[in-house]
Amino acid sequence: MFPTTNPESTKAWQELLKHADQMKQTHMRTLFAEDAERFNKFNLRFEQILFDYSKNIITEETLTKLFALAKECGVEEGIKAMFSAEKINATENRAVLHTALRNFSGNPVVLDGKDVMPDVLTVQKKMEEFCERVHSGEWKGYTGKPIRYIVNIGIGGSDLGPVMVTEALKPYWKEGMQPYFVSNVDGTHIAETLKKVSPEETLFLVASKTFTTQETMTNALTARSWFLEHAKDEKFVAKHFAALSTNEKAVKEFGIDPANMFEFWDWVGGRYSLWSAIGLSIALTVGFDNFKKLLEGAHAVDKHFQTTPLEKNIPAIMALIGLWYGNFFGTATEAILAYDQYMHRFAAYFQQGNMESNGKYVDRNGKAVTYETGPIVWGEPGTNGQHAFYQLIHQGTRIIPADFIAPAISHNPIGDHHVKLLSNFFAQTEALMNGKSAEEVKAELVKQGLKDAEIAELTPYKVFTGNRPTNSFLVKEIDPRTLGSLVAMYEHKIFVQGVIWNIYSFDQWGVELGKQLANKILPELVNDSAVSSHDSSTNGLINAWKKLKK
Ligand SMILES: O=P(O)(O)OC[C@H]1O[C@@H](O)[C@@H](O)[C@@H](O)[C@@H]1O
Repeated sequence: MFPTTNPESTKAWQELLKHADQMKQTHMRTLFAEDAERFNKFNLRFEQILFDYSKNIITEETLTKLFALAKECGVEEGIKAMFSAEKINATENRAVLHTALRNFSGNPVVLDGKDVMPDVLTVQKKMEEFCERVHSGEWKGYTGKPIRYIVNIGIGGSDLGPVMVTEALKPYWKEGMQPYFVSNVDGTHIAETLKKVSPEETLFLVASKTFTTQETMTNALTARSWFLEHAKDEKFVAKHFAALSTNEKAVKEFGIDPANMFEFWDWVGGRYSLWSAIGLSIALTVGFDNFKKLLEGAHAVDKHFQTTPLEKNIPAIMALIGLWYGNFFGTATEAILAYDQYMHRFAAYFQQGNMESNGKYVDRNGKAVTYETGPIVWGEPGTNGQHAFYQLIHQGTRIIPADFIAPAISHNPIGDHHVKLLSNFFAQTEALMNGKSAEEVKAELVKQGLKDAEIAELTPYKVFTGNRPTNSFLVKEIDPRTLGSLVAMYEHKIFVQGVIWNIYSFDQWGVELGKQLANKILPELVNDSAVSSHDSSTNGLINAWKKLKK
C-alpha cells in the first residue's frame, strides 16, 4: 500500500506555501513577456490532443515544487498500487480496476490470485454479439419488429457516463437507434420518456451496480408495468429488458432473465463504470466498434499515465495545477468549459466524477484533514456560458480556474460557425490571462470621444485585472478515441489529487445519510396524520405538504 502521508507535513508543501506568497504577486502577463518560450515549455501533446497549461500562475520552479510534493506524497507508488490491483478502496475493501475494462495490452490483471481479464473479455464479447443482433434486426421485439429505442434506466454513475458519451458522440449514432435516459425518481422523467417510445420497439436497460437503488428500481418497475399493459404477457419481458449489474441475485428477483444480464464487478466504481457493461447503451447507440475505440483511447492514456515521468504526465500536471490553486490560492471551484455543443454534459459528468470521489474531509488515517480537498466542479458549454456567468470569471472577486476544451474540426462545418466558435475559445483564455489595464481602457474611451470626466468615472468598471488561470485542451476532433482519452485524463487527475490529499477517492459514504432518512420518512408520508418525530422545520414541511396536496 502506498504511503498515507499528510501533505502538509511534507517539505514540498511548506516550500509551496512560501512560493505561493511570491507567486500571488506575479502577473501572467509578465511571465509571458519575460519568456518567449513559455508556450513551448508548458504544453504537452498526446496523440490528437494538445494540452496547453502555460496560462497558469506558475513558473518552472512552481512545477518543480509541485512534482516534489507528488513524489513525497507517494503518487508514483499510488499509480503502481492502483494498476496492480491493490485494495486501495480500503473502506470498501475493494480494488480499483476500471482500467482493466479497457486493458488491451494482453497482460493479466491479477486480483486475489485470479486474472480478471478473461471475465472482462467475455462480457465485452457478449455485449458485442448483443449489439450485432440488435443492429442487424435479428433481435426482435414481441411483435416481431426490430429494436429502435434504447431506454437506459439508471442514476449517478449508471446514467451520467452513458448520457455524456452518447451526447458527445451523436455524429456516430447508428441509423435507426434512438437512446433515452431515465434517472430521476420524479415520475415526470419516465412519463415523458415513455411518450416518445413504442413498447414493441423498445429495449429497457436497467443499469445499476447494486440493483437496489430506489430511483432505478422504481423507474424499472414502472417501465415493466407500462410494457406489460401493452404486451400483456410476462414471457415477453425477456425480449425487452436487460440488466447491467454486479448483483445477479437481485436481477433474477426482479424478473430479468440472467441470459440478458451483462455483468461487472465490485472493483468498478459507479462513477468509473461507463467502460463496463454500464456502457451497453453507448455501444448500442454508436456501435460496438466505436465503443471499443472509446476504450482504446482511454487505454492509451492509462499507459501514458503509468509510464510517463510526472514532469510530462498530463493527468499528473492537471492534478497538480488544480491543487496549486485550491490549496495555495484558496480557490474553491473549477469550471469545465467545452466549446463543443455535443460535449454539453461533460462538466456534469465530471461533477460526479470529481465531487463524489474527492468530496471528503477524513484522511486515510481516519483523521479530519486540515487543508482543502475536492473542488466544486461546474460548467456549461461555450459560448453560452460567456453570456451567462463569465462576468464573474472575468471581474468577480474570486479566482475560478477553468479548463477550456475545443475541437479543431467541427462535425457540423456550416458557414463560419466554427471559426466564430474558436475565435471565442481563443479570445477568452487570452482575455482572462491578459485582462485590460486602466491605460488601455482610457485609450479606448479617448478614441470613442468621451470627455475626461466621463473617462475617469467609467474606467474602474472597464478594467480587467486578468491573471485568471486557464488550461486549454485543443483536440483535432471529438471522436470516440479522443473522447476516451480525455475522460481518462480527468479520471486520473482525480486519482492523483486524492493520493496527495491522502483521502479515499473511491468510496462515497456521503451519499448514504440522505438515502437513510428518505427511507425513514417515506412511510410517514402515506397517511394524513401529523408528524412530530423530526426537528420543527422538517415536521413543519411534512405537515404543510400533507395539507397542500389535498
Ligand atoms: O449503480 P447503482 O448501484 O444504482 O448506483 C447509482 C449511484 O448511486 C449513488 O448513490 C452513488 O453511490 C453513485 O456512486 C452511484 O453511481
